[in-house]
Amino acid sequence: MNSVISVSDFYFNYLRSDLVLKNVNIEIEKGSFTVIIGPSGAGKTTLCKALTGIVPFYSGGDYAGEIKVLGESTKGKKVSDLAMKVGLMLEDYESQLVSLTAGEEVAFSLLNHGFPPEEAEERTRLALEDVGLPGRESYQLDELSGGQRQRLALASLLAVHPEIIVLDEPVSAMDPDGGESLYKLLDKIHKEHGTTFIVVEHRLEFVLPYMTDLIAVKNGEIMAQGHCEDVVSHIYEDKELRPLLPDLWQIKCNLEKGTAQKFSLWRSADEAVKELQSKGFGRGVRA
Ligand SMILES: Nc1ncnc2c1ncn2[C@@H]1O[C@H](COP(=O)(O)OP(=O)(O)OP(=O)(O)O)[C@@H](O)[C@H]1O
Repeated sequence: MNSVISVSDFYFNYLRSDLVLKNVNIEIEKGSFTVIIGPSGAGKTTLCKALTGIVPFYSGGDYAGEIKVLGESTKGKKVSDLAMKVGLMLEDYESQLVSLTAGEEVAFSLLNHGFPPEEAEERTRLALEDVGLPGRESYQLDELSGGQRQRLALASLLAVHPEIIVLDEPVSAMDPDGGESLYKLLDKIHKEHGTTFIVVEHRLEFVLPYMTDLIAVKNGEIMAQGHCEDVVSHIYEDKELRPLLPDLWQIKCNLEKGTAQKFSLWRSADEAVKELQSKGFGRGVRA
């Protein structure tokens, strides 16, 4: 496998916490759209921070093991240098916005990374276009809606052209339309730029059409990881993780157990209905 991130025997606790990550071994495949799932408090956010060097090198705490990003250990790297390779947007993305205008916001991280002003300006223009905010350079942040500010935070990550982008619950504050449209945008970037995406998401219906890989975390341990096709039935067997799977995939696993037949990993209700009808299930069921 061509991995962009590899985590080996990683353990971590915050300054005043028990072990939050235990014996974590993960490979993130280049170009994958990897979704992290797990119950509340399982360690998903901590894992995202570990993949970007914030944990433990900025947060403090104790750790063992190693994380390599694009072949290099995160140890001894500045978080800002790592951000050139792996961008992170946390759930409280508003706290990552520091400027007065949209243009300044995107340019800020570029100038900080040492890009010359003319290049920063051009990259800012293109990144704002990419996220559907073309020409909004001079807009004050409070002239943008919540969803637009979130796209702006994403533009600041994209402008640096990192190979990997990590997003912690990027649509948690959005209505279903906003969530769907943000994930459509991520899918477009994924396809056009070949960026590797790692996303924590509770509402898997948003990522159902796009996700290629799954990582399931429970009590700080990795319970399953790999291509969706290979891990879904394993995740289904865990009673605590099962409800975190998309409804369609729970139905598929349930049917497979009940009928001893195999079904594809449906990406939409239409696909499910077509396959079920072709196998003689539920006469009269319509898509
Ligand atoms: N800064 C911190 N100091 C001490 N303990 C922390 C800190 N941040 C998180 N924790 C603890 O680490 C554990 C994992 O938290 P984390 O936020 O990574 O889980 P999560 O799976 O993202 O949860 P959620 O789905 O609720 O966001 C929890 O027990 C939490 O209380």
